[in-house]
Formats: sequence, C-alpha cells, structure tokens
Amino acid sequence: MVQINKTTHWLDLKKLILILASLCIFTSLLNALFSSYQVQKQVMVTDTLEANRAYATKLADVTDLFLQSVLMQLKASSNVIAQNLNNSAQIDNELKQMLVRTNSFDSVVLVSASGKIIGAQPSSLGITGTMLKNEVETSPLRKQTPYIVGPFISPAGNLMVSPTHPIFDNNGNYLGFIAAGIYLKGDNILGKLLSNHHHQDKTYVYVTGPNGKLIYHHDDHRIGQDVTANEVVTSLTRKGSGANQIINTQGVEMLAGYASVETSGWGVVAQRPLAVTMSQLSDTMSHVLKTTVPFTVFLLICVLGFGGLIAKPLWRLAKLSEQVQDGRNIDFPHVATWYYEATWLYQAMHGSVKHLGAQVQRFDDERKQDQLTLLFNRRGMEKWLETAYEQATPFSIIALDIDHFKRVNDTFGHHIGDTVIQKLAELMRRNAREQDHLCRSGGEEFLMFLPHVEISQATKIAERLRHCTETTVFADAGHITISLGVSHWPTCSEDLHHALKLADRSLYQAKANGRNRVEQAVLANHNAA
Ligand SMILES: Nc1nc2c(ncn2[C@@H]2O[C@H](COP(=O)(O)OP(=O)(O)OP(=O)(O)O)[C@@H](O)[C@H]2O)c(=O)[nH]1
Repeated sequence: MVQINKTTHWLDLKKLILILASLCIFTSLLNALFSSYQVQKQVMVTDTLEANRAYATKLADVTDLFLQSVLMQLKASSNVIAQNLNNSAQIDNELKQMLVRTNSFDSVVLVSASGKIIGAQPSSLGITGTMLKNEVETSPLRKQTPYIVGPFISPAGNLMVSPTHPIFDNNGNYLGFIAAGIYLKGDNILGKLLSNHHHQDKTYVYVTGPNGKLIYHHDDHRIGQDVTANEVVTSLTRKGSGANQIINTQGVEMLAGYASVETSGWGVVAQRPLAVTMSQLSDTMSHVLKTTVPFTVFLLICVLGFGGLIAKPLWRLAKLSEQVQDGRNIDFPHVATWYYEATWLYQAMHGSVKHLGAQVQRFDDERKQDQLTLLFNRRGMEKWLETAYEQATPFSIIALDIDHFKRVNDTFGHHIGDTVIQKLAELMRRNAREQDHLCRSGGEEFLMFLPHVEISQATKIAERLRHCTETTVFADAGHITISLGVSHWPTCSEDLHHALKLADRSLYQAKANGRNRVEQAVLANHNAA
C-alpha cells in the first residue's frame, strides 16, 4: 500500500493571495511615492534656483540704481565744490549738506589732487589734513572717473566701500575727488536695502566686491571675508546672472541665484540651503503618505475579504480531501463554488469520492459474502452479531445441516453437491424475511438469524423450511433432507456464544434423533427450573 506522508503547511492560498496583493500594493505605493518624490524634488530645486536667480537680479538692479543715484549726488556736489574750492566754509557746508540730504552715507570726504584730505564729515573723524596712504585709497586719483573703491579699511579705521566722483575746474583741470563712505559693518544703507528681503524661508543674500570679498552678509562677522573659492563667485565674474546648485565655502549645499551689479562690478547672491527645500519636500511627502495610508488600508481589507472569498471553496475542498485521506467517512457536503476552477475541482472530487465509496462498499460486501451461495460468510455473520449485540436486538437462531451430504457428493459428484448447496440457500431465502440474516457457516452448514422472532415462531419457520426442503426436487440429486436446531438470544442464554452453541447442540440432537427433523433448545429459565 502506498504510504502518503502528510505535510502540514502554514501557508495557504488565502495567505498567498494576501502576501502577493500586499507586495503589489506596497511596491506600487513605494514606486508612486519614489517617482513623485523625484519629480517634486526636481521641480522644487528648479523653482528655487529660478526664484533665487530672479531675486538676485532684482536686488542687483536695486543696488545698481542706488549706486547710480549716489554717483549722481556726488556729481552734483563735485560741481558745487569745483566753484568754491577756495572757500572752506562753503565746502564744509556742502559736505554737511551731503550727509543731511540723504541717509545713504556714513561719511563724506574731499581729497585734493595731491591726495590730501581737505575736508571730512562728520568732523569727528578727525582725518582732515592727512594724506591718503595706500594704493586702494589713492586709486581714484589715478582713474579720475566716477569710481567705487573698496571694500577697504578707511583712514578712520572703518571697513567700507566708497563711491567717488572726480572734480574738475571749468578748464578741465583735475582738482581731486569727493568720496562718500558706506560702512559695511553695523547698521548701514546696504543692510537696509538688502536685509529687508531676508526671507522667512531661510533664503538669504550676500554681496561680493569685485575682489571676491564679502561686502554684505546677514552675519556681520563674515563681512570682509574672501569667498573667491565659492563656485558662484567664480560664475559671477563670467556672466551677468544665473543659478547653480553648489556647495558653499562652509560646506553647505546651496541653491544659489546670482546677478552682477553693473555700476560697481559687485555680485549679489540669493541662496537657500538645499536641506531647507528638501525638508519642505519631506513635509509634502509625509502629507501625501498620510492621505494615502487610509486608502491603502481600505485596499488591503478589500484584498483580504476578496482573497478569503477566492480561497474559501478551495480551502474547504482541501479539508475534505484531508478527511478522505484520513479515511474518515465523509458525507460529502455541498461546497459553494463560484468560479470555474473551484466548481470543476468540486465536481471531480465529489465524483471520485462517490465512486471510491461505492468500490469500498463493494469490496466490503464481497469480503463478507460466500461466493457459492451469495449468503453471508462467517465474517459477515460476526459483523451482524456484533451490531445486534450492541443494539441488544433479540433474535432466534436456526442452525441447519444437510443430511448425509457426503453421499450426495459421492453419488453425484462434488459439482452436483455444489448446486444442491446453492438450491438450499435459495430455499432459505424464500422462507426468510428481508431483515433476516442468512449465513453459510461451513461446508453444508448454515445459520439463520431472525431478529425480533420468538423461539416458538422460529421453530415453526424451521419446520416449514425442513418440509419445503424435503418436498423439493433437487435437479440431478433428487430429494434431500436437512436437520435443524433452534435457540434464542437472550432467552436461551444471555451469553451470545452459548446461545449459538445451543442452536448447534439442538442440530446435533436432531441428527441423533434420526435426522430430517427440528429440535428446539430449552429456554434458560426452564433450565433453571
Ligand atoms: N459439494 C460440496 N461438498 C462439500 C462442501 N463443503 C463440504 N462438503 C462435503 O460435505 C460432506 C460433509 O460430510 P459429513 O460431515 O461427514 O456429514 P454428512 O455426510 O452430511 O452426514 P451427517 O451430517 O451426519 O448427516 C463432506 O463430504 C464434505 O466434503 C462444498 O462446498 N461442496
């Protein structure tokens, strides 16, 4: 017999569907999030770069306008001064007026063609009468054009830039220059112009001079610092405006827009840390995730429910086949199948189990049947007795045996003997009811079990069978007779085997009393008496 090893799987179809669907859902979700993250990132970086470029351009234009207006003011004053160069009171007055007329300057200085400071406001600077010393300070003397100096440390010790304008007399002789000082540290006009635009979103602005040093930065300490190493500053010297993603001199990744100031050659840079832009993106993505999660959960619940519906018929069929394999007697129940594969599997299983059941039943019947007479054999008899005993069904027993059967065999042959046995079985069937149990217990020995039939009635039935046999002509063998013994369970004996023995004893009693007769066992209470 083929031994089937039963394997228990923790994984079933429902779980498989759930795992597969979850994988699909999560992969799609991750894919969608990743793609939208990439697209959003690209859009935000591009937008920020463009916004910063536009912003830097606007600030560069504002700064340019401011410097042009300063130079215009210096030009106006230089004309006045050229007319009154020998009138020191008038010059002082003009320098004072220059400071008062606008809040744009921190100081005003008048320098002669020889490089001597011949007037300075506010007078507290205390530099009048001193000579310009270094190359930077004296550069306007060489250029003799409107020119912006710096950044540099002024003779009074301030870090500053200084728009200058030359002074010429009516004959075109160079007389010197007038310079406006704009201090770079502390509260100054550049800060006022640029810091107003300092954004809440961490965008900030700085301005570099033509020499790559910081002219303006919201962090005061950095003013004057050399930032020529910065990629943007390099780009500024090459083209007017643009935008770049760069790493600044502090090692921070920045999205920088830049533009140069035409009048001065300064560069304005508006930049925002990439991390700030990315944190906004993270907020957006976590918001997207939050709005997606309920739908994903709903989708998973649907998949779970639908997966259950798909798996249920197959799961029930698997359970049924497990029972069939275990050999458990199953009354094949109806399984609701709602799709093609499950319906056909159910029908195939149902058909096979039914066919198998019928086969098993047939084999079982054959095992309990005598093949010559088709009556029950000893195995069939024992099964019936077991059931009757368990159910406490009272019954009469008729044991019968063909008289001198050996002679039949000897006279007519074994084959004719067999037909006699078959014919007698037929007579027994005719004299019995459907519920009676008829057995061939040995060669020419038979037993009849008659449920719910009292012994007196059974004796009459035995007598009828004896008579019927005696009067029947058996083809080829002629007439035969039988002897019969009758007992009853439990009235003859409560011991089943003893009741059988009593029927057998009565049979031998009938043989001993001359054969072709019926003998009845004595009832148990009669025995006792
Ligand atoms: N043809 C045939 N003969 C069988 C079969 N089974 C047993 N026999 C024969 O039945 C005979 C029984 O003989 P015995 O036990 O001596 O009894 P008997 O001749 O019937 O005599 P009593 O029973 O004393 O009347 C034997 O000759 C067996 O060979 C069978 O299946 N077919």
